Amino acid sequence: MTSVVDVAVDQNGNTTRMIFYPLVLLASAVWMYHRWQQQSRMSRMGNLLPGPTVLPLFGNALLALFKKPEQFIKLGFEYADKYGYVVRGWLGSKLIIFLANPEDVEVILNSQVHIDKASEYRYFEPWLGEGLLISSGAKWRSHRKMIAPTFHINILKSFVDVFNQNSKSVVEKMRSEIGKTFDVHDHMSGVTVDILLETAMGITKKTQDQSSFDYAMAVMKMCDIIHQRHYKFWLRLDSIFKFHPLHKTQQKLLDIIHGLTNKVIKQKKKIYQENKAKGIIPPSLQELTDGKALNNDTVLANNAKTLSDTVFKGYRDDLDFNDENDVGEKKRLAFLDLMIESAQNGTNQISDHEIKEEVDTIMFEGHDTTAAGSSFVLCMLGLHQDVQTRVYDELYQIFGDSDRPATFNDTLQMKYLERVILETLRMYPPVPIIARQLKKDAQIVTNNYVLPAGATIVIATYGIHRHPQHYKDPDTFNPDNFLPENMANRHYYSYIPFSAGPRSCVGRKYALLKLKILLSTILRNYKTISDVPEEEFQLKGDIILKRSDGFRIRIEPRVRVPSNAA
Ligand code: HEM
Repeated sequence: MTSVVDVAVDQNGNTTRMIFYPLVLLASAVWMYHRWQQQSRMSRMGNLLPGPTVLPLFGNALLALFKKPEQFIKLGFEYADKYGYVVRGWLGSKLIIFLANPEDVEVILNSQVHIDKASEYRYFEPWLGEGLLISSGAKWRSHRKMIAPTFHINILKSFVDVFNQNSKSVVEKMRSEIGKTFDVHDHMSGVTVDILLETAMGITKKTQDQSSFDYAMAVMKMCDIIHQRHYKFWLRLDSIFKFHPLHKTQQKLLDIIHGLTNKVIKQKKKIYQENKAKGIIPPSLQELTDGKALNNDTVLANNAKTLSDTVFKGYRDDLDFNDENDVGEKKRLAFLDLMIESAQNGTNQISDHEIKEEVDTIMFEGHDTTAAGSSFVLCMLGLHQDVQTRVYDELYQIFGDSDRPATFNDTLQMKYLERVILETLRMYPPVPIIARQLKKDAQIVTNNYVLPAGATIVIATYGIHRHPQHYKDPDTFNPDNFLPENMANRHYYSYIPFSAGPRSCVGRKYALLKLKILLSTILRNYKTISDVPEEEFQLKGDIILKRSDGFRIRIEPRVRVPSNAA
């Protein structure tokens, strides 16, 4: 007969078996998985690199858990101090290698092989499809070849009027902020989208309607959703994101964005065909860039180079080769017009769908980056009044007290402002990291380490730009860092705000020209003052570097006299 005690023992035994054995099984599975990970090729090679202790299953993922974007930058510097400028981390079985040594970075960025983007870029896919930013292989190569010439300096010069008109209009909008503390990023974001609508899609102020306003808003909100997917861990998983309210919002925003891009492409194609039937054919890209369609207005000498041309000459990319026939200003065509034209005249094989992807890509890349860059410049000048005075004096020398718009030639004279822009992009690079996926092993310079195929490489631009070996006092704002004598012995890859090599930013020259016109127009009209010291900037290091505390400044109307006369 079974006693009460026997039953209790039996039940306990059952419970133990039910809990204990599955636990042992789970632990063994985790251990075997860990051993398998350890022995795999990537693991063996990855674990030869310095980095924090690895936990079974999680790797180093727990170190990033519940960290806010603003904490990542600090963490990065702590690890660089502890492990040096090559640090590995494991996100589960995913190997991530952080590089902050210019020689190592050059190996990756200057290569024609390591050009594939990391899987994190996939959040852009529903919006940008296979546009230039995320595509790879043959598609990327042929589109890059087609798009780089549309950023030829001659095309950019034709945008000077658009930059001026929109800069003037943001100056007017900012008038209502006089005497207040406000977030200047809101204004910079708005004006950047307006300029892009015109230069990328040919939607002028006159032709702007409700749909272009909705589009501008949707572009800004989409950027925000993508940011959130990067730093909110759970939203990274498509299976969770699909059920999140943000997914629905994203769908609506994409309908607006793609709706307008499709509509404009259709209209432009129709107009092109109607014009063609009437014998009106716009100048081809070739004609625009080689000077055949010249209006004969401002003819510039080939040696009219800017400081940036010198700064970036170390990694000459297709943008430099494009400009060899620099001849002058001419008829304005938006990037979209140029793409339609070259598709229609048979120069390039590109479908309407692909054109849409590229226009959307330019709208994204050209918007958030320059909005952040210009906002940081205005904050830094607000903090460094002596530097702002020098910038203003330079502008006064060029423009006196006149209100005339800037010409392309004027921008060549803005040498100190250019140094200020470059220095700001050094300290606050709008794209603080770049990520690549290695398809083949890569040997770097540091300790001749071999980085295994399959690893994700994160290039820590922010860290490189604050490397004491390359910048004497890296945390001090000093535009003289870009004086020729101070640049002479610096490694080219120690300054990469626009990335470098074959996948460098195609919009670099566009961005610098636009920044000069926009910022000079604002500074000719206002003095900026910033009350928040740099130590209190709350940096948010996700895709685009921003301040989570807002880019708060005050402005005062400018009395147009040089500083020594004030
Ligand atoms: C201050 C402003 C800007 C900065 C700091 C910047 C920075 C960058 C960086 C770092 C990359 C490489 C990204 C990567 O490899 O993940 C990039 C790529 C790109 N940028 Fe910019 N950018 C700026 C403005 C612009 C503008 C104004 C445009 C267009 C109007 C533009 C268009 C592009 C495109 C299309 C790519 C992809 C190029 C390729 O992969 O071949 N960018 N940019």
